[in-house]
Amino acid sequence: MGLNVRDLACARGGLAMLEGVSFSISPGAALVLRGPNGCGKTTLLRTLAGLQPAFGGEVDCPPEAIAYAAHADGLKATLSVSENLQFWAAIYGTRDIDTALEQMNLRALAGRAAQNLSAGQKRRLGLARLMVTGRPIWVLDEPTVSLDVASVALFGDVVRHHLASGGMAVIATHIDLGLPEAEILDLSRFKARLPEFGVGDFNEAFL
Ligand SMILES: Nc1ncnc2c1ncn2[C@@H]1O[C@H](COP(=O)(O)OP(=O)(O)OP(=O)(O)O)[C@@H](O)[C@H]1O
Repeated sequence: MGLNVRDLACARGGLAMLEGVSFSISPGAALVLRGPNGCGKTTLLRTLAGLQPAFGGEVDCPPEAIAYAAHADGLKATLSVSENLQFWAAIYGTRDIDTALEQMNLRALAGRAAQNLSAGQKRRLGLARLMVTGRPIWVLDEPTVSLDVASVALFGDVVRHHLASGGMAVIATHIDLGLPEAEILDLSRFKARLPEFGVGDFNEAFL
């Protein structure tokens, strides 16, 4: 099972954003999405994750194969680090939270409430959630925001381990994650042609 995207078109706020996006990922492979701010990376990831319908084209993979990590970490503020992971493990029907605690360097913080974590620690916990989903396709939107250099390297290792065990990843990022094996897709090439009527230079600045 892989992720196959054919001729995908995505819209945001009712405006066409991307069109003609096609790619395939097989088990063990990663795709890094690049492109300037506002070009539609988040829009594409949300469409892959099933949070918004495609405007056209196809995403061929079962929705339950995907784990999505958005800009927001989705943590339960009053639950501890362990309790957050146990909560997500229960949602996804898995059991092991120890690997995630260990690999995301959260063991020493296991008993601390999520609301009392630093920004980077919250991000590590948000990413640790991916590991307890048991899902093969990780769809990640700027996963390294707030992470220090050591944590970026830690996360790179986690992604590599996921790929080595047959997982897949689609990652929007502006930084080098240290995944030389990943393919790069620049989304600027897929910018949807704007309707001629009513969209001049002024309006385009907001698209
Ligand atoms: N809820 C919304 N309604 C209307 N337009 C939106 C909405 N959310 C985002 N947009 C617009 O859609 C376009 C694409 O946004 P998107 O978040 O997909 O870009 P991005 O490539 O992920 O950017 P960045 O690198 O800054 O994260 C932007 O021009 C943005 O202003």
